[in-house]
Amino acid sequence: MHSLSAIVLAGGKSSRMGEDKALLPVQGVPLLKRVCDVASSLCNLVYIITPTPEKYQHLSLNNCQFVREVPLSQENLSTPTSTKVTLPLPHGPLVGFAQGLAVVQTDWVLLLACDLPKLQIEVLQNWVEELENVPEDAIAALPCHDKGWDPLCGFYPRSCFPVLNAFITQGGRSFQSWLAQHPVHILSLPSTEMLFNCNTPEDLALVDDTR
Ligand SMILES: Nc1nc2c(ncn2[C@@H]2O[C@H](COP(=O)(O)OP(=O)(O)OP(=O)(O)O)[C@@H](O)[C@H]2O)c(=O)[nH]1
Ligand SMILES: [Mg+2]
Repeated sequence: MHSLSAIVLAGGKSSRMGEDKALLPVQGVPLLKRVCDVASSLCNLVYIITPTPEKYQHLSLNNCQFVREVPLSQENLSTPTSTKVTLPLPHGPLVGFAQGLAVVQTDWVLLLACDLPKLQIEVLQNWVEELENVPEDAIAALPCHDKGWDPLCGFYPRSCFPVLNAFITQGGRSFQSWLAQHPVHILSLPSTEMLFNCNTPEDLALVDDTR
């Protein structure tokens, strides 16, 4: 059995939602806490990657450790050395993930967005078992939907860090572009419902009947 930890991303702009969605309650429980509770039922350790841990410290989160996301410095960017550049936050989920993966100690990591209110523990558990069958050269094991891979609800081996870091250093910021360059193992998805993510107030109203 592989060792497994989780990374939960909580660092976007929530621009479509208009306020920090990580803190918005669904059926009384803030989205970030819902996702972290699911992750901690599967993994001993959950890393929350965010530039602002202080915003979430009041949520009673079990088995969770905050990793403060930092701006990308010049060394990590493919810019001429004469140009002084620091990429400001947020720099997107791929870079957030890479900063989290840098501290992971387990063979595999479950990566989750913070805006997934319909995660199903049984499906995730089946996927964990499926990791035994993933070919060694795969950089990820992910569900697929009609628009491509869902990179923010799936698994990555810690060994993908060097290729991820190289992609980012060359200026890559897109999960889909990175995934397209390497073998990815497909995870079977009984229903796309569990990939539903809350991006807008209308999405939130669909999953929270108190609104
Ligand atoms: N740590 C980290 N997480 C991010 C970053 N950008 C997006 N995320 C997370 O990635 C997940 C999916 O992002 P989106 O659903 O697009 O959320 P968003 O970027 O906050 O929202 P929009 O501004 O409306 O696109 C969410 O869990 C976000 O918190 C980032 O720069 N750093
Ligand atoms: Mg989303």
